[in-house]
Amino acid sequence: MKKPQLATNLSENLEKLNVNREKASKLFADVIEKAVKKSKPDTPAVLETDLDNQLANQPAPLKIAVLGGGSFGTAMANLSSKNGCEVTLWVRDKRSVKSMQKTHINKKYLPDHKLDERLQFTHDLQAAVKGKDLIFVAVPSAAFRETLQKIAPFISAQAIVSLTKGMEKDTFALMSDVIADELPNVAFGVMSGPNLAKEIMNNMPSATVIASQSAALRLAVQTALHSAFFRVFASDDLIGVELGGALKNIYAIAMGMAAAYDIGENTKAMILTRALAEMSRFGVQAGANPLTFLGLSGVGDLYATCSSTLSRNYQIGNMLGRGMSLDQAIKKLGQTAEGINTIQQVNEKAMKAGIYMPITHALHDIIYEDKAPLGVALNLMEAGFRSDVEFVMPHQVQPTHN
Ligand SMILES: NC(=O)C1=CN([C@@H]2O[C@H](COP(=O)(O)OP(=O)(O)OC[C@H]3O[C@@H](n4cnc5c(N)ncnc54)[C@H](OP(=O)(O)O)[C@@H]3O)[C@@H](O)[C@H]2O)C=CC1
Ligand SMILES: O=C(CO)COP(=O)(O)O
Repeated sequence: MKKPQLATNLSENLEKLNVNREKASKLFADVIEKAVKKSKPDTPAVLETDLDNQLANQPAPLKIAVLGGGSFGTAMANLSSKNGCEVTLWVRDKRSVKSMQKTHINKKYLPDHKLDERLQFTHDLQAAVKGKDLIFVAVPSAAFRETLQKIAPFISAQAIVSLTKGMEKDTFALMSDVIADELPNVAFGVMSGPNLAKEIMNNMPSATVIASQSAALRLAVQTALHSAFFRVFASDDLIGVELGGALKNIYAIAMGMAAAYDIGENTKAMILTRALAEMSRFGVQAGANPLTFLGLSGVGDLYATCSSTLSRNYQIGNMLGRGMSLDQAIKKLGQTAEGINTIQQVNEKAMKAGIYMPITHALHDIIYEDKAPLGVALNLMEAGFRSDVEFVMPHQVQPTHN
């Protein structure tokens, strides 16, 4: 069928817009970079005046270790090094370390980016963490506990910040629980937000949240990372911020899968919003403040991860939606997709605790019980009457029409 002229023009314009969008964002990033370089040649690009004052009073640059040389650990190490901190990136693979020392490029995870010249690399954990002020841990959740156990003998006054967005397999522990278990006397925090590593490496303006009970730790992380490209907001709701980052991966898989069926914008909006309802419902049961889910680490990260093909969780969902098996999709991805484990953990926990999580249960049925996606989606649509935002109007079971 011939498309009407108006629709053709519109779709052509949209295509052009999409092609130009990436160029435009890069242009925006370049403009900011030039402005920052012009105004402050050798100082960290910090926007907030009070933070500027803090930095001026800082006797020496912060000493930082970043553990984990994947895309996110590398991006954060690079950012803090560009911000004037003394940063060492710990990578487990000796050969990768040698190559990074020589080229300042992380060939495996971020091959298109030259890293800050001042950034140091090591595969020696003790050398990485000893005498540092802050340790950012950016290894996958499956390696988190073993990494902390290895650094425990070298920890004295360092503070630990988890960048990992997952849950420990079988124990349902969040990374903050693992830190409290393994390093009980250490100040800690979690950082989470809409932070696709490749966009950050391209200097596309982004923001995140540092959550900690320690005000000094929150300020240290803001000082280390806050820049003209990257705003760091603060929170003291550790559980809410951490759960936002972990749970949204489930829904990014669901959205990636749904996208394989060419869903419309109404459907995307419904999935996203009902996902947020599930996340906040689960969060409140775990002790989080429901309002935290309206922040960057909640709806912000949910939106970024559910909309971007850069998200590895979205990619896994999309491959599954296109008919690949889970094993094939994991192999093809070759990077971390925390959501695969998180679905299992949250599904089990929600069943045990009686928390209503229909999207998570549906996804679990498709991925782990081999149920047909369309049948499962239809069942979801036929669920009974519920209230929209249950914190506004609590859900009550209504009589259903037969
Ligand atoms: N990428 C992103 O945009 C963001 C990621 N995150 C979170 O950060 C965490 C890490 O993700 P990301 O950097 O993307 O992951 P990647 O898949 O890019 O890299 C994983 C890194 O962890 C290393 N690693 C794997 N297993 C171990 C182990 N047992 N001991 C030590 N190192 C290990 C890998 O080493 P090797 O190459 O040798 O296997 C690799 O350097 C995840 O929880 C993710 O959710 C958070 C925000 C954004
Ligand atoms: O957490 C992320 C963005 O905020 C990255 O998501 P993925 O792990 O799905 O790539």
